[in-house]
Amino acid sequence: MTWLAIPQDSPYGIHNLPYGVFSANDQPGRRRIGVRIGDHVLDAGAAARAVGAPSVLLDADTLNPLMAAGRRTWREVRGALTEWLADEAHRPAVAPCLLPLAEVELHLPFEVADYVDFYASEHHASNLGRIFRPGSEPLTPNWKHLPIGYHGRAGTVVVSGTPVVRPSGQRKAPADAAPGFGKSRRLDIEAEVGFVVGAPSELGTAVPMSAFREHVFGVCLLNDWSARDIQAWEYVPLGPFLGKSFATSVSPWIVPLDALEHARVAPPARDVEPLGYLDDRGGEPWGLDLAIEVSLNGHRISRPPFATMYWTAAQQLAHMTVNGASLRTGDLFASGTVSGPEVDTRGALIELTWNGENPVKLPDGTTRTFLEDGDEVVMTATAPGPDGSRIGFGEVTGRILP
Ligand SMILES: O=C(O)/C=C/C(=O)CC(=O)CC(=O)O
Ligand SMILES: [Ca+2]
Ligand SMILES: [Mg+2]
Repeated sequence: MTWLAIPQDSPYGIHNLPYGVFSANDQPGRRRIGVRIGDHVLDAGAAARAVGAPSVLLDADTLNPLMAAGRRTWREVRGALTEWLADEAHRPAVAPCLLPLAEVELHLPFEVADYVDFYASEHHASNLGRIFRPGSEPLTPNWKHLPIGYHGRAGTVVVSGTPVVRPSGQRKAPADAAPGFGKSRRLDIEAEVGFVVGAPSELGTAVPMSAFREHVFGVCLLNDWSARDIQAWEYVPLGPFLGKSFATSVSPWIVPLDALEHARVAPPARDVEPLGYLDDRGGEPWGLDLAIEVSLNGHRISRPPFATMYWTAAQQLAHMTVNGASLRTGDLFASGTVSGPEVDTRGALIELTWNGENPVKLPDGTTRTFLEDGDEVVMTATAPGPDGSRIGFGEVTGRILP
């Protein structure tokens, strides 16, 4: 319990305490670390100073120094924040460090080092295989042996709310004789979950699944905007490039991994035995029961269930370092599009509309195959917390500009 008056069922209660970076009018332009509690943001550096605690990691303009400090420090800081917000004795010092959420501007909370995107939903991969490669097996022969991924563009990861300019590029439909150039006509979304690396690893040393908690600081929501016409023409043989590098949006709140203990579930049964470094049977399962919702112009179009993902983030971390590639503080790896087995749980329009064949109907009477200029996409998620509570992820939003 916190001394702050917040609704009993708030997904931003004392068990969550996600981290972000904000600025506010009391100190214009100054970016500070904030911790969300209810509909307030705690100025974490100011609170540390007010209670006489060490404040250096919290007095930063990004989360990177705290993320780099490692798990022991993460636990200490989280413990301290919990105490400041729970213990009535701290109230006089800490209460003045709270700002209403409505009065702050939220920024990209960490400096992104490398960005990797995986392809871990069997439903999504099968659907896209059928759409992009009709006549072939939907899943490629490697799919159940390794978590497929690609390196994306870290510098174009943007915070929720940043408008997305419709990209231009080369497009060629199968029936066209030659490619043409122009604005993407098949602009899409991908509902994903992002994992944020805190503690780095050494070059030449693999990070096993058992070290997942030592390296992963927290979790956010991610929208991997995708221009399907650009992608379909460019992707063979090296994979996604300009069709996905123009913008990737993340939610402003990083939920600490420790807040997700009650969300952990066993991943789905695998029908191919994984190689040793990916074999999580008998280990700690890292499936996560996140309920995601995707809305288009205020209307819910999908509810992707993260618990259905075939590959877990721990397997992805192990795979991405098994060749000795090192981790850097600020590395971001995305789960891949989250799609469940039912039509209304698919995480991308290309699947929801089956490549435009079955448009989605909106309450205003219009329909969508892909995104139109002015459209706004909002993704949210919650996960189970302790004692029946919910853990909220905030939202990742973006509006399409021409
Ligand atoms: O099947 C393909 O050729 C490509 C699929 C994707 O769009 C890649 C991707 O971003 C992976 C994902 O989000 O699951
Ligand atoms: Ca993706
Ligand atoms: Mg992208």
